[in-house]
Amino acid sequence: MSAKKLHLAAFVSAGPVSGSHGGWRHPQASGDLLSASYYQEIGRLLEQGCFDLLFIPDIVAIPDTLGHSLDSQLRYGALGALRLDPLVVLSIVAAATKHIGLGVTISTTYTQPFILARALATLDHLSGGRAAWNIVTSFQQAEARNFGLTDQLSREQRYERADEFLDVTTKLWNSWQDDALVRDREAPLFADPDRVHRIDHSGKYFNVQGPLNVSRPPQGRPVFIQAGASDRGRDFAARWAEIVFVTPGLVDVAVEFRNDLRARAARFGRDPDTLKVLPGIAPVIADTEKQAKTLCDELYGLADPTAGLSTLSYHLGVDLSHFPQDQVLPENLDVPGVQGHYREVSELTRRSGLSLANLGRQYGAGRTTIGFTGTPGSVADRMQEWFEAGACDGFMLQIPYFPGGVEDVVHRLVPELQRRGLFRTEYDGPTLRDSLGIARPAN
Ligand SMILES: Cc1cc2nc3c(=O)[nH]c(=O)nc-3n(C[C@H](O)[C@H](O)[C@H](O)COP(=O)(O)O)c2cc1C
Repeated sequence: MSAKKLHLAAFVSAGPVSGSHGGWRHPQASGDLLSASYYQEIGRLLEQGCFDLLFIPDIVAIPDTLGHSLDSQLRYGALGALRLDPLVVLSIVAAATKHIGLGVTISTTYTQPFILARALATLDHLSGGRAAWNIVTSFQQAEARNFGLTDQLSREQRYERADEFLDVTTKLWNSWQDDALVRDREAPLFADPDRVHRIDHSGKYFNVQGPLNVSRPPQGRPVFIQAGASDRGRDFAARWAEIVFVTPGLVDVAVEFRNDLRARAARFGRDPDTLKVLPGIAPVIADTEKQAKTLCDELYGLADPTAGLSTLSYHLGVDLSHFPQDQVLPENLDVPGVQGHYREVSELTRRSGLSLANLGRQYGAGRTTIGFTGTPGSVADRMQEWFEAGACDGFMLQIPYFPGGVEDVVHRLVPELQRRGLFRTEYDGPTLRDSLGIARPAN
């Protein structure tokens, strides 16, 4: 029995693909992803399984990196083919749930601090302290072109802007003292003007007077999520993030990443335990190893190689249609996109010698982290192994199809983790910070 418990997040795309590009074509993928009840049902199920967080990724363009065309994303229902606005989706999930954390992705590059601070303070209030923000800086040319730019900001500029963005939003969330909203009918005193302050921020990217027009949220501010992989990105995560997503592929790579991040957090004067590292895994679960393998093969067959290659192209920011499809992914590519994903597929290529076309299928099928296919017992064994090796504080589960895949996780895998004392059997308190065991920041 382990005293420390795992944290579990579910990666739920508000679009066709979460864990596998074949998922939306699977017979057990029922429900209409354009309906409110679809997301509410997923939220309720995950809450039955005591999940810490339902997380929705986001991008603000349909990717066109592969062959400078939208065709591969749209035709095959790839990762970026359709994305509902995650803030709207999570608001309707909030109304149908009571405990689960609500993780929304919003880019610091394409919005303004005031708009974001207000929206997330609203979500935190209305959900009773369950809002989390996945802070992304965006890495696609197509996104820049939707916001009046011909080219993206450089990575350095994106992170510099993000640092200032976080500084401004934090000031806005602190612009109301905790006791500023009095609501005394007799006095009358709705809000105490002496306890609400302008921020008068003047910086390189933003000038914001403040205060925010929403009182301080229940969690003080939303929980910060980040997935920086570059050196600059890791420093950003170590400074700000409370949850870090990563896709390391192998356990020893995950251990190294977590140790590095914890050391960086300590250098920023933080207690490393306030930073929870959650590697992404794509569990495929069935009653027997053979059935799980069959299910995996089915998903593999449903994932079109072009769809996976299209998504890999946009993740790397490299048009992979220029390379021979029957040969391996070239080494030492200059990758303007997600370096972590490049490391992940480079490892896989070295390990298995897959041709680019097969890598596309594998990437699309969501099977780059191996060992999480099997019975609830064998998948739990592997999760326990990673956890006890110091590779993670929990996992982000990329479930292959909805809602059937969530049912497998909630009704089979979670009870197995609970039986081993590795996962909670009830929520620790009303807010996401309670679930994570992270204190509410002082004002
Ligand atoms: C699991 C995971 C989920 C991510 N989700 C998003 C997302 O929803 N939207 C987005 O723009 N970027 C997303 N990213 C990309 C990261 O935010 C980040 O930009 C990327 O890892 C590159 O980091 P770097 O600039 O430090 O190399 C995700 C990355 C990972 C590993």
